[in-house]
Parts: sequence; structure tokens; C-alpha cells
Amino acid sequence: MNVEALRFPGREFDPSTGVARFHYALGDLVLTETVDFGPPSVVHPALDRVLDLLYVAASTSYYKIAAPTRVELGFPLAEKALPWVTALFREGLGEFAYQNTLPYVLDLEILPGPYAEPPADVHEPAGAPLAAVGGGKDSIVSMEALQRAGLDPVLFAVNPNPIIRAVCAVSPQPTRFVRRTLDPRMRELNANGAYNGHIPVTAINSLIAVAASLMHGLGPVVMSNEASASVPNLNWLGRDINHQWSKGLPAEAHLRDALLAHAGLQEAYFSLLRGLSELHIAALFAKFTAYDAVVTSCNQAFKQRDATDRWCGHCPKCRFVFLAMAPFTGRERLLGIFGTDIFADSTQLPGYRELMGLTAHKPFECVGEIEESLVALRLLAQQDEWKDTLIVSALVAEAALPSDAEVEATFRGDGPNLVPPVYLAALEGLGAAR
Ligand SMILES: CC(=O)N[C@H]1[C@@H](OP(=O)(O)OP(=O)(O)OC[C@H]2O[C@@H](n3ccc(=O)[nH]c3=O)[C@H](O)[C@@H]2O)O[C@H](CO)[C@@H](O)[C@@H]1O[C@H](C)C(=O)N[C@@H](C)C(=O)N[C@@H](CCC(=O)O)C(=O)O
Ligand SMILES: Nc1ncnc2c1ncn2[C@@H]1O[C@H](COP(=O)(O)OP(=O)(O)OP(=O)(O)O)[C@@H](O)[C@H]1O
Repeated sequence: MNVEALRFPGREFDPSTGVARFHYALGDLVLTETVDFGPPSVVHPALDRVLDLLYVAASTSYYKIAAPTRVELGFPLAEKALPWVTALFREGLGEFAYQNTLPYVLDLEILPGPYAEPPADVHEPAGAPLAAVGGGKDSIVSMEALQRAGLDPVLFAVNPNPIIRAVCAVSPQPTRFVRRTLDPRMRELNANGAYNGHIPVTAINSLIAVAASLMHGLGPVVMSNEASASVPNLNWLGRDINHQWSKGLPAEAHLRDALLAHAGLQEAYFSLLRGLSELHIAALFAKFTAYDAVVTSCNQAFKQRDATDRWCGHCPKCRFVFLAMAPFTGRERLLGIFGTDIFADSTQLPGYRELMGLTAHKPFECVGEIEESLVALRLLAQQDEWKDTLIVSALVAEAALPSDAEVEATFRGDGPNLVPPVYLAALEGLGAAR
């Protein structure tokens, strides 16, 4: 499809039903995304401005269909929200640009509309936190930290699948779910050769969560994005390409700035686990056995069609999470969680060699840093029940294992973060990782 720009012909929100519709134009083709929040219980003055930001974030799914050389916003946004918009497209679509060899996307032209007036007031959401749940180990650690600290979180998900629902059901905390529907013509366009690829989906889920929190008088949105989400997969044409860009710290900081500049919201959004490595989170997760029958981090389970029931057992994320949990759960418990022994399967070796940095780049998936994989390997090499397994023994023969100091640094948990002190204390309340 050859069009010159993505345009924003308008959006609607019905405050009685809580249904928002976002329209996007690629030439004559107008596509619509629907977000059904359910009826709001509170009228919050910042909501309309948050929906503006969501209108921009959700546009990335539609931009990618034709990848035009320009984005024309055409509607008012605060000038200080524009750095977020620029980063959302140029960095959030970095993997898409790389996979489709579209280098201009990394410097995409973004034409702002008129600047919006600054918000009349600044609000700091002060109610119970809204904890975003993805069904994996990370959000479970946050759910437990918030609940144990008496912060009484409301558990939140966009399009919860049976896994997310089952994880939430283990917790006594209340839930709030939102349904998001892509334009149904997306699949047809894909089948007819439209561009396809990864989009910054966490930015979309995050803004849906902020809007939902305002609609019900709740407190800040608490994400569970970890330190390693900020680490790029590779460098292309001198630019960092990060599959997890919208889960990273720069994206979090940009979005907080945009929320303040455009909607007057302060401390409305942060990631509780930002300062922690994946291994540290896995060690904390291992303290809670109640979720073992439901926890699932594999992305194959989150597809809209042909989703797996739980762990697929042969993707980079399954490999990484098996590796990250193994030092802390013991063998019997881990095989129970995954339903398969990944370390006994020789076909997994090439995938593990990638995770250890022995070949290619870190996979385009939500996996930890190479250093973290090596630390996990070193811990496993010291454990009798793991050290002689096919995968561990093969990798130990090839990899350079990290030093004591590197192992210690992995569990310090003091990485850069934007977590308010009361929430940091909640996390510390879970105790030491090991
Ligand atoms: C579940 C998954 O991994 N999906 C990625 C996959 O899409 P696939 O076609 O296999 O399945 P669907 O997700 O059902 O997508 C159908 C089509 O719809 C498009 N689409 C989907 C969601 C959306 O928000 N916008 C969309 O336009 C999609 O492009 C398909 O055409 O491959 C796609 C192409 O690479 C990916 O775009 C799909 O990724 C989803 C957006 C997704 O939800 N992925 C998360 C599980 C994910 O990767 N999370 C990252 C977070 C990264 C971030 O920066 O936010 C992570 O955990 O690291
Ligand atoms: N469907 C969703 N609705 C709302 N928030 C989500 C959803 N999926 C993910 N999130 C949020 O984004 C964060 C990152 O997603 P991710 O899938 O990496 O995490 P996870 O499922 O908690 O753990 P894991 O990394 O083990 O899969 C989650 O911790 C959660 O805060």
C-alpha cells in the first residue's frame, strides 16, 4: 500500500458505556480500534487528555500496515509530550524497521498538530494501586509485594486470557479488565501482504491502565518491567534496536513526562521491578508456590489465534525463564511448572547458545541479558541436581562463567528506577532474593 502519511481523523468516547473508538487513516482507508473500558464510576478531568495519548500509542499498529514516511498528528498535544511521540515511533518501531529493512522509520517525520494548552491542574493519583498483570513471574512478584505491604492493589489486564484470569484468581485482590479490539481488517490486510512486525504494545497497555485507573478513582499504575528490558538486542545503522523498548526505563520516563505535560498527572505510572534483574525476580518468584499451576511467561500463549494453553517449551522465552527459575525452584518443582524438561532436550542447545551470547544477537523476545544467562548457568553448575543435565553440562564446557562479583551484582536490586519510596519499601518487604 503506497500512502504518504498516517493521519488521525478523530476519536470518540462514550462516558456512559466507557467505550472508546480511535480512527486512523492511511489514504482512503480508515481503520478503527475499539477499547471497551466498561462504565466509569468517576469523571476525572485528566481522562480526555490520557485518551489523546492512548490515541497516539495505539496508532503504531496501524502505521505499520503501510509504513508511510510521515505521521501527521493533526490534533492538539502538549509540546512537551512530543519527545514521547517521537521516541514511540522511531524507537518503539525499531524492531519493525529492522525486520522489514525500512531505515527511514528510525528517523520518521512526525508533523505535530497545534500545541495543546497546558493542563489546568496537576493531579497525583492517590487511591489503591492498579497492578498490571501479564500472567508471568514478574507481575506475580509485584502483586505479592503490594498485597503483603497492605497497599491493597486492584489487579488489571487488557484482554485477559485464561492464564491471566487464573493468575489473578490465586490472589484475593479485586480485578479490573478492559477489552481492546484491533480493526478486524488487520488480518485481511496482513494476508494481502501489508507490512507486519512488532509494535510497542506495552505503551498501549500502560495508557489503557492509566485511563482505567482514572475512571475508577484509583492510584498509580504499577507495571512489572525489569532492568534488562532497557537493554537493546542489537545495533543497526548506528541505532539501538530493542524488542522490549516500551518496557524499558527510557520509555517509562518519556511516558511519565507526557502524562505530566499533557494530562497533568504526576507519579501516575511506574515499574515496581525496574531496578531488578530477571534472575533477581525469578528468585523472588520462587518464594511463592501458590501460582505454580498457572504462571505462564511464554508469549505463544498470548496470541489472538492458535494460542498454546501454557508454556510452548521451545521458544526463547521458555528457554530463558526455565534457565532463570531453575537455580531457585529445584528440579521437581520446575518440571511441574513447565510440564517438560527443557534441559534434557538437545534441540534446545542452539537456542541456549544464543542466550549465552555464543552466537548471533539476543533473540527478539522478552529475555534477560546475556550476563544474566551466564550467571544462571554458573549457579546451576554448582547444583548437583542440574550440573550434569545435557544442556547445563554442554554450555559449561563452552561459556566463560562470571565472577563472584558479577553474580553478587545480579542480585543487588539497586538499578536505576522511578519507584516512589513507599512502593520501594513494599518490594524490600519481600526480603532478600537468595
Ligand atoms: C502474542 C505475540 O507475541 N504476538 C506477536 C506476533 O503476532 P501474531 O500474529 O503471531 O499474533 P497476534 O498477537 O495475535 O497478532 C495478530 C496480528 O495483529 C497485530 N497486532 C497485534 C497486537 C497489537 O497490539 N497490534 C497489532 O497490530 C500483529 O502484528 C499481527 O499482525 O507477531 C507480531 C509481529 O511481530 C507481533 O506484533 C505480536 O506481538 C504482539 C503485539 C504482542 O502482544 N506481543 C507481546 C507478547 C510482546 O512481544 N511483548 C513484549 C513487550 C514489548 C514492548 O515493547 O512492549 C515482551 O514481553 O517483551
Ligand atoms: N495483557 C496485559 N494487560 C495489562 N498489563 C500487561 C499485560 N501483559 C503484560 N502487562 C504488563 O506488562 C509487564 C511486562 O509484560 P511481561 O509479559 O514481560 O511480564 P509478566 O507476564 O509479568 O512476566 P514474564 O516476563 O515472566 O512474562 C507485565 O509485568 C505487566 O505489568
